[in-house]
Amino acid sequence: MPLSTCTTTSMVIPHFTKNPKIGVVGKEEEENLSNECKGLIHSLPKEKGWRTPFIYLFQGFWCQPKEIQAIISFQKHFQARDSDVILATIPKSGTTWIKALTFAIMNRKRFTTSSKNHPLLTSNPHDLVPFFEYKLYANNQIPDLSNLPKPRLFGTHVPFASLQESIKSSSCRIIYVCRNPFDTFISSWHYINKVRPESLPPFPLEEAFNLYCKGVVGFGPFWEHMLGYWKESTERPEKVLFMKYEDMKEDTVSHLKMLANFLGVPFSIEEEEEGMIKDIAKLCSFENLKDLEVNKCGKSIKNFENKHLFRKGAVGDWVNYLSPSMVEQLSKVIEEKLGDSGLKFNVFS
Ligand SMILES: Nc1ncnc2c1ncn2[C@@H]1O[C@H](COP(=O)(O)OS(=O)(=O)O)[C@@H](OP(=O)(O)O)[C@H]1O
Repeated sequence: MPLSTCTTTSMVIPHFTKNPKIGVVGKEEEENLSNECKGLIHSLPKEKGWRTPFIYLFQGFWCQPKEIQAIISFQKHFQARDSDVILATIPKSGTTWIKALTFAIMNRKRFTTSSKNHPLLTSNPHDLVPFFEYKLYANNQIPDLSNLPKPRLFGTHVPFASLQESIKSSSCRIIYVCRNPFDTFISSWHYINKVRPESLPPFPLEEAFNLYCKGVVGFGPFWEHMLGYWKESTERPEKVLFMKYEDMKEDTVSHLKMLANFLGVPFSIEEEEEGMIKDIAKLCSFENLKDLEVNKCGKSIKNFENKHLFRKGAVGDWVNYLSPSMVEQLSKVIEEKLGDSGLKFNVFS
């Protein structure tokens, strides 16, 4: 589709209403929720949401009502297979990228990087590697995943502790991508302001920052999300591969090799000599994906435009937004929560 025909999609504007029992709630928040889920949500601790009126503390992490319903369904119905691959992240830490890279590695025999038919040229990575909570189990669906070809690739933002039990007990593999909290915060803040309903004013940076430092962000606290997968990757390195966005940016080729080895499909010497690893890195690069028509105009997740998934794709952009006192505050949180874990970040480009 030529750029000029790319239509602007309208935002869904929620209706806010006064409910005597629970205060101001967005009607949109409760649409399509089962009575059981509504009851549960009303019993959970809540805080101001970044995009929706409230965000709720469910199984120790913060999320929105629709996500909670989908996650409960995922926990009830999903059955992992040993050959499955699960791509896990907290939002805005490299999800789209790791989905593209893993899809390209796993399907490199079917689709060469030079193929005009490569699915990454016409589909957003979120369509090729579906989320449990936004796609497969969203909107009261219980999908039949039994006929999907092996290996099945799935994505999730759900913390390790809340993954469906068979994911933890089977031999399926998990890849976790972690991004430094400074850039993840800035990326989340920009994104939320792009997708917030037009009826709401922009979300002030300071307000978002204070919530983030308290752990109140989708699927957060961020430190608990990271620690859950970090701990598992140190105890079971054959089960969980822990990768860092900044390191992947610095040396994508080495990380592609690491990924392929972990997935049990190492690159051969011939593939390396042919330049295949570099070609995959290029195909999945921010610069390449961002300019594809599907990523400029499409929508992969209901109500969210793909173009907002591609902003700067850089390390260290936070320096343009955070004041010295904010840097001090977030550094303290990171030190306090992650200091003993051995998990460290490279925060500058
Ligand atoms: N291919 C590729 N390479 C490197 N970086 C990339 C890529 N694709 C997306 N991005 C950047 O990742 C940020 C979006 O994060 P996620 O993909 O995790 O978003 S989401 O959770 O799936 O909504 C967002 O980061 P910021 O630019 O800092 O906002 C994107 O620009």
